[in-house]
Amino acid sequence: MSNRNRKVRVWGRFRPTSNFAKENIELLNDSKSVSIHMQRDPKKGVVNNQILDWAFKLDGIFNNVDQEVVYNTVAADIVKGSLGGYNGTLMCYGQTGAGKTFTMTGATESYRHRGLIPRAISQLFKLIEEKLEYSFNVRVSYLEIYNESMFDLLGTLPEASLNSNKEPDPMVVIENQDGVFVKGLSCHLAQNEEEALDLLFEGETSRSIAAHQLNKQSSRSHCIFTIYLESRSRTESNAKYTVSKINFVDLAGSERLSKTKSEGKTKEEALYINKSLSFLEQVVIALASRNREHVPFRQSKLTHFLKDSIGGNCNTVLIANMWAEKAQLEETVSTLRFSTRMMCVTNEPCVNEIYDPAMLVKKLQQEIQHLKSELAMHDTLTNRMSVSYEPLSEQQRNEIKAQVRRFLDDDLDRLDIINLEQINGTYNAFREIYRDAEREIEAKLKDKYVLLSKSEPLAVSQHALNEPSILTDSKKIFDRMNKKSETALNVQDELNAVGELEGANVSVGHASKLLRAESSQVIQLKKKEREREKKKNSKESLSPVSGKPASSPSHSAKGEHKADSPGAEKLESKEKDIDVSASPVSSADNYSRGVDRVQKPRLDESERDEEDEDKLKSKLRPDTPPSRTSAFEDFKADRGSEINRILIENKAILASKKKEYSDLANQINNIKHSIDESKGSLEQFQLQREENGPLLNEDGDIIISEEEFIEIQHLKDLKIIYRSKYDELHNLKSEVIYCQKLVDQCRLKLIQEFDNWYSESFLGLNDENQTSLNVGLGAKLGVTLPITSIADEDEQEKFERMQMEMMMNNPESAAYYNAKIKTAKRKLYGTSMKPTQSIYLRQPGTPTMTIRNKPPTMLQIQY
Ligand SMILES: Nc1ncnc2c1ncn2[C@@H]1O[C@H](COP(=O)(O)OP(=O)(O)OP(=O)(O)O)[C@@H](O)[C@H]1O
Repeated sequence: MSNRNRKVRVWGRFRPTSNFAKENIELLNDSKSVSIHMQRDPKKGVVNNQILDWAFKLDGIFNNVDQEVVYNTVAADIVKGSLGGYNGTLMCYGQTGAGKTFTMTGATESYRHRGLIPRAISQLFKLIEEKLEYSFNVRVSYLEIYNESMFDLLGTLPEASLNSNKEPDPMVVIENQDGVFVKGLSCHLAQNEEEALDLLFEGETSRSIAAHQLNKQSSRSHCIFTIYLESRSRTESNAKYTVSKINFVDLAGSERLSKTKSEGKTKEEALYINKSLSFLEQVVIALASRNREHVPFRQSKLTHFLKDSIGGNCNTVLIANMWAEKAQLEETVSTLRFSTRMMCVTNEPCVNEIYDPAMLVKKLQQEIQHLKSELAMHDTLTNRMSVSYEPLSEQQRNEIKAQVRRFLDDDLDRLDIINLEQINGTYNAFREIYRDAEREIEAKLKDKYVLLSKSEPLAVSQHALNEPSILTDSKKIFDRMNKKSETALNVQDELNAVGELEGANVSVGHASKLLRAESSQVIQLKKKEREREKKKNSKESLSPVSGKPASSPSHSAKGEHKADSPGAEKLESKEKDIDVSASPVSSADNYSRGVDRVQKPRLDESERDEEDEDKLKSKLRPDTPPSRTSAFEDFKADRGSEINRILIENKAILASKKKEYSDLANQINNIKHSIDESKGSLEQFQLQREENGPLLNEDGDIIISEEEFIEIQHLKDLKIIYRSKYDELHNLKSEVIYCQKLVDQCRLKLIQEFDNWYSESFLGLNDENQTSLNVGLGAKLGVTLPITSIADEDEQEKFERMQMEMMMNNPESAAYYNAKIKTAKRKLYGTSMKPTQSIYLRQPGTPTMTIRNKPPTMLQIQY
């Protein structure tokens, strides 16, 4: 049990009588205990279980004790506590005539015999006068509960009957967070002791009048006189104040119905009384029980009203009034039994503090003002005079935003922040600018592009194919804005995804990253292609060099798969672009299919148009076509410039790889030489030993010199390096083969494009089957040359390629292949190249064999 918990305190008080049943009632010396011996009631028969001996112990027993002693013992502390905010209840319980009213109210005609209420009033006002630092508000009410109806014993007063012309609402017991109250019960202000006593007496008067009118005996009703107290500090402007109340409860007589022998109205009254006291007893029993589940407070008006007095937050005292005559023994035992039960009830007294909202606001405002003053003083002392703690104005917010913008534009190195409001304002400005930028980016993107959802990859890829420039343009925007908002990132992700798709297409056929063009370069290439197509379409004339309209079958690399929808056409065009720029393999394949298509019968409208075009072209064709060699140079400079550029780039990469390979092979050869030398030295050491006779140790092992040992170690190291370099050479070989393959494919593509263009521009239909592939460049000479020779592979390149092929297959066969290369070189000069040499040598920038044809790299790896 906590310290706050407090049991209901119970005192017994015997009414003075000259017939005190001494033989039945024994008061023990501790002034708390009483023993009662009862004689068997012959009326209850021979067999009965009547308990005859009782022993009770209360908090105190008053017998022939003065009113003042009783008050000081049971009430004085409760009254004192009420000024501190504690509720109190004093109850008198007992049979009719036992002295309840005498104890509670006293003999009103005798000051000396005044009861608890007038004494409490007197003490209360005395204490109030002593507590000058507090202001008190005292009000009183007087309630009578008769036959489960409530009456206001002060309802007759003028202030209570202001609305007397109106039928008063029936009173009801209500309970809220502040406690239990009777709605409709008048509450009267008492400025002093006299006014409070006046109210008490007024209620007593009403009670006696009612007693005469309603019941012949005054003990038929429960009467509750309540003093309400409100306490506020005069010294502190505190929002908190305390309220308390003291209930003085004069209960109706508790005697049993049978004892009253009442009939009619009296019997009805007795039934009500018994019922309400019975409910009170049930409540007390429930509260005293540890396993209680429900306390039936609401069963009667009395118990409901006493809810916060019994088992609530109240200091409660019960005075058990008893009549110590032999005839009243049963009632005395009954009263004592109820009293001991009441002693088991526990209350939790506490201060009733109330917070006045208006006062609280006022107090907080004062506190804010006080803190502001302190802060201002602090700022003054620390020379922070310009600091303001008021919310920012619109103008100030705009100034902060402008400052943040300058900061973001690098016009300002630092932001001057001197208080919390400015910090918040700065962050808000950042947020606004951030959101503005987000909106701006989105608007620009929406204005220029169709934004697609990443969740629809097909749409994204199709759109990417239709709009390749979206990647580069969007990147520019993002770079410019230098923003990384979530939305922007999402969009950028989408664009990156587009780029990846495009990149994936581009990479088909040239997986080597060495040869892969930058995406922007690819896009630029495509742009140029498109521009050229546009220019070409706009031109009416069909210049042999500038080519033919885009609708030409020979340019429709995938003409036979031409789709119906415009989007599909674009897609097809895109694929063609990509193939041309980046995939020699697929381009060649597509090209061949395009050639097949040219040879098919032309049936549809567009093909008939193309036929007309061809007729027109044939009219414009020169009579004498230029040589393939000079035309090829023209083609490389204009129409085939992009393919030629790629070919040159590829060749440069290939040359670099070959150079790498050659250097590595030289290193390996040198290592091989070193190994041979080392082996020779070791053989010398061995010969020397054999000549001198071997030196043996005790175990019979040969002893070698330190020089020979060092030479053996050196040979081991050389072999390790040799193997490592050899592995490296092997890897490099794979790269060179791949690069060579790409150069060949690129070269083939260039030749095919050239043949196509040459045939359309200079040859008739009968000549269309003559290509550089079957007639060679310079077909008039009738020499069929290898493709590589025709296209762009000079003698030095051819030699190097053969050398590489040889070394890759078997480095040990270097000597053999060196000889083969020499023979091939001579043959090339002597036969194939001679007829075309003059043409090639005339071309500016064409290298000569004297300059570029170096002796073959020595490769004599044998180990
Ligand atoms: N301690 C006492 N000293 C002197 N007289 C007493 C004392 N107790 C009771 N009396 C007297 O006994 C009579 C009955 O007392 P009282 O009316 O107070 O009983 P009661 O219990 O209030 O009865 P009821 O229930 O009818 O109101 C009164 O005349 C009262 O003066």
